[in-house]
This record gives sequence, structure tokens and C-alpha cells, in this order.
Amino acid sequence: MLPEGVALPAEAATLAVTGLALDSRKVTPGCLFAALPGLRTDGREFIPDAEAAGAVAVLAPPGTQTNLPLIAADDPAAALAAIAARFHPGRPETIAAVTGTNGKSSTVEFLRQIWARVGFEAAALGTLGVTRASGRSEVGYTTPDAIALHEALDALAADGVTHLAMEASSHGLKQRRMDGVRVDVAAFTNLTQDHLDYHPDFDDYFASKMRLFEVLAADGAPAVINMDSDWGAKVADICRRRGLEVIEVGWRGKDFRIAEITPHPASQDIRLVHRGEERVVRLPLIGEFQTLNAVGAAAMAGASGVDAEDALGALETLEGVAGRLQPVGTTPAGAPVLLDFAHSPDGLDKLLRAARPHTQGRIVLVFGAGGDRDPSKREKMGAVAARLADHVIVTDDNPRSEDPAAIRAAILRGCPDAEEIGDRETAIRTAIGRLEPGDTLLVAGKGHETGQILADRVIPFDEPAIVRGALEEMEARA
Ligand SMILES: CC(=O)N[C@H]1[C@@H](OP(=O)(O)OP(=O)(O)OC[C@H]2O[C@@H](n3ccc(=O)[nH]c3=O)[C@H](O)[C@@H]2O)O[C@H](CO)[C@@H](O)[C@@H]1O[C@H](C)C(=O)N[C@@H](C)C(=O)N[C@H](CCC(=O)O)C(=O)O
Ligand SMILES: Nc1ncnc2c1ncn2[C@@H]1O[C@H](COP(=O)(O)OP(=O)(O)OP(=O)(O)O)[C@@H](O)[C@H]1O
Ligand SMILES: N[C@H](CCC[C@H](N)C(=O)O)C(=O)O
Ligand SMILES: [Mg+2]
Repeated sequence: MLPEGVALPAEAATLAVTGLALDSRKVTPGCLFAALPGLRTDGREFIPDAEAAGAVAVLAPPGTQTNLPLIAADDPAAALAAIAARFHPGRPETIAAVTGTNGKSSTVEFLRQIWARVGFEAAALGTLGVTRASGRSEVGYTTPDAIALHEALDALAADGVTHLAMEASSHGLKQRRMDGVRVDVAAFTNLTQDHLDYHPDFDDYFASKMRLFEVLAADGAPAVINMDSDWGAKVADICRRRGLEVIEVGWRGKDFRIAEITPHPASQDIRLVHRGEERVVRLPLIGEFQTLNAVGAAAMAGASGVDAEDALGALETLEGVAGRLQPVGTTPAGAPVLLDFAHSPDGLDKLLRAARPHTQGRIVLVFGAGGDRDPSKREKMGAVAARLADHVIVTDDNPRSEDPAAIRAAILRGCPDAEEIGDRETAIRTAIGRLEPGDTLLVAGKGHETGQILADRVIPFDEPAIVRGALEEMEARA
């Protein structure tokens, strides 16, 4: 069904649309061109280009001037999502979606692994691309645009995938990229500062995230809520008002309650209470935040029809997610180096707290902050680093169009005692060289990323290889 506020042109019944495009540069003959008002420009300016490239119709707000048949929509982005869902109708039977500032990629990947373990054809879609048991392919965004998303859903269904776990980013939710997707299981991880470059204020950020529960979740769908988040109770209220089935997880979650966590060098024992029964699960990963994500994923699997005991049992075989507390190696003296994707104040806070129980000596932290991203998070990230790490090196992380030194200066306002080494490889090598027995080195911000974005160039940057290289050189010298 098309959303309300869409007027079809008289020619609608005879229009032969052979493709969809929301960028005029991607129009091919026979396409419907969606001309969306954007942040920087207005897609309607490109209607003549789309026409010249062979577009046969335009989707745009009412009153748009064009020679082509006009599908006039009050909310053209939502209409595009509905059209894309019709044009590429296939989709995995069960789609679970996770929103929250941090933990989405981890949770969807854990859910994929749990589903695969119980024998489902499962996939995850998000920041890491499309992940299946057979491997990974890029999609470019955490939540792809509606056209790319429905193409991907259709292809996955055609390939036999029945269960998909996907990330719902706030950009994606606000821009209606997922409005053509019926969500069978929804989940909320947490809400802390990020993306205030895009969202005008925190309320807008929160409201965008809530669209997953208020608009996209199927009627009566289960909603797994991390009650340890300051926003958990409010999100649970919103879900209940919408008639969703709330499933509470976390230390404060009554359905999957974490009662105790005992950290070991490379694992954690989680004492869990589910339906009044207590059990201990050994998670082969470190870090409290990984426990929360894993328990959330198990609750989502339970909500999708997997026996909850089987889902919890599957946690014992989980493999870590690329670039999330990923161990890369140790110095000859045994100090470990881990890569992580923390790129917000709360992400860094959770990362540093995760490493502490596993560190006898000092925690050394190398990190930066992205250019063209929420500038107000930089100093706060610096302050978290100063508070919770023992030695900090501030470096570059995708400066994009900004002056890298200015980004570092903003971070350094929060951690004035930190060292500053702009070149990321030099920073990592310097930090490794400084490690003493008992120390842990955390390199944060890039996680799974494979490039350093400087202005509009992407310079290949293989962080695991750089770390391994530096460790091998140390080994050779030892
Ligand atoms: C901030 C943001 O989300 N921007 C998205 C937005 O861009 P915009 O509004 O600036 O678009 P615009 O440049 O003003 O152009 C308006 C319209 O004209 C069209 N156009 C433009 C030029 C042209 O020659 N022809 C043409 O048709 C564009 O395709 C667009 O539809 O709409 C575009 C498509 O319509 C998106 O590609 C673009 O994503 C940009 C590139 C981006 O970097 N997005 C990131 C921040 C993002 O979405 N990240 C999230 C979250 C990540 C996280 O949680 O950490 C994600 O889901 O990945
Ligand atoms: N539950 C959590 N609570 C707080 N921080 C977390 C949590 N899970 C992960 N993190 C931190 O956030 C980082 C990113 O995790 P992950 O990639 O799973 O989040 P994401 O929500 O997908 O991020 P993005 O918005 O960039 O897609 C991790 O490397 C870790 O430092
Ligand atoms: N997907 C997120 C995380 C990027 C992490 C960091 N490497 C950066 O470039 O800021 C973003 O685009 O904001
Ligand atoms: Mg992600």
C-alpha cells in the first residue's frame, strides 16, 4: 500500500517503470526518479538531468514542475520506501531490527550467529555490510537507502535467507529508508550522545530512533529493551502504548536479568535469570558491553521463535565481531593489543571499563574523532579518556573535510595531558613501543574500517596489519 498523501498521475496504469533511482547520476532509461529535498541540495534540481538520462516518471512533492508524469507525495521519502518494497517484493520472512547509539552491529551479528547455530538461513545487515555464514559483502551504509535496502532484501530472500537481523540507524529511520520494511522483532540498546551534527537536538535524535517502535514494528511485535539504559523505561513505555510485547533485558531487565558477571582472561561467566530459572552461561568474549549485546541478541532470538534455552546456550559459541574488542596480538612481554570501534563518549567509557578487569598494569589508549561528525562529542571523548585510561595518545580518525589538527585540539581540551601524534600508524607504533608487561593497548575508532578518509581521498589503512607488523618487529628484536 502506498502511504497517505500520494497522488498518482493519470498515466500511472500504463507507465512501464524498469528501475528506481534517487540519484540522477544513477538513472537509466525507464527509471522512476525520486527527487527528494536534501540537506545540501534539492533533488528536484536534478529532474532535467534525470529526464535526459531516460527517466520516465518523477516522484516528488506536490506542485513540482516537470515534463514527466509526476507521482506527487507529501512525504516522498516514505513513498519511495513503499514503492521500492513493491518493486523488489522479496524479503526474509523474519526481519529483526536493532536501534540505539552503540551496540547495533554487535547485536545483529550475535543474533545472526545464534540463528545460524539453531539451523536457520540467517544474515545480518548493517555497518559491516551483509554478513552470512559464507562471508561478507559491502552495503556502504548502516541502514542503506530504500532502493538499495529492498534490492538487498529481495536478493537475500531469493538466496534462501529466512532470518535477517538489521541495524536501524537514526539517519535511516529519520530519512524513511526503512519505511517499506515490516519489522517482526525490534530492539533498543541505549541512547547517548552522537550524531548531533545531523540531528538538531537530542529530542530529534530520540524521536528518530523511536520510529522503529512507533511506526515500523508490526502490530503486537516483540520489542527487546535494554533496561540498563537511562532511556530504557521510557522506550518500554512507548512500546507498551503502541501495543508491542516488551521484553526487558539487562541488570534491571525482568525477563532476561543479568545477576552476576565473572570476568576471566578471555571469557565471562554470566549468571542469568530467565522465567525464574537461574543459569550460568560462559560467553567466550570479554567486556560487560558485549554481555549486554549478547543477552539482547539471545532475547531477540527467543522472541523470533527460537527456544530461549537454545538461544542462551548458543552464546557459549559466539565469535567476536570484527573490530569490536578484537584481540590482534601481544607484545613479546605479553601485553595485548585490541582494536575497537568506540567513536562516542559512552562507547569509549564502556570500552575502557571493559578492559580494566583484564589489565594488571596500565591501559594505553590511542584514539581520534571523525571529521564532519558531531564536533561537540570530541572534548567529551577526551574527558572520558583522561578519566579512565592511564596513558592517552590522540591521533587522526577520518578527518574528512576538516583540519585534522583542529579536531585533535578539540579532543585535547578534554585530555590536556595526552600525547598528540597525528599520523595514526606512528601513534599506534609509538604506543606499542611503550607497552610494559601487564599493560593493555586499546586502539579505538576504526574497528573494521579499512581506510583513512583525508579530504575526499580514502587512503588504505589496515589497522590489524599495522599492529601485527609492529608486534612482529618487536618479536624479531626481542
Ligand atoms: C547526512 C545524510 O544522511 N545524508 C544523506 C542524504 O544526503 P543529503 O540530504 O545531503 O542529499 P543532498 O546532497 O542534499 O541531495 C539531495 C538529493 O539529490 C540527489 N542528487 C544529488 C546530486 C546529483 O547530482 N543528483 C541527485 O539526484 C541526492 O541523491 C539526494 O537524494 O541523502 C542522501 C541520499 O538521498 C544520502 O546518500 C546521504 O548520506 C550521506 C552521504 C551520509 O554520509 N550519510 C551518513 C552520515 C549516514 O547515513 N550514516 C548512517 C548512520 C551511521 C551511524 O549510525 O554511525 C547510516 O545509516 O549509515
Ligand atoms: N551495549 C553497548 N553499550 C555501550 N557501548 C557499546 C555497546 N556495544 C558496543 N559499544 C561500543 O560501541 C562500539 C561500536 O559498537 P557497534 O559497532 O556494535 O555499535 P553500532 O551501534 O553498530 O555503531 P554505529 O552507529 O557506528 O553503527 C563498540 O566498539 C564499543 O566500543
Ligand atoms: N558510522 C559512524 C562511525 C564512524 C567512526 C569513526 N571512524 C569516524 O569516522 O567518525 C559515523 O560515520 O559516524
Ligand atoms: Mg553499526
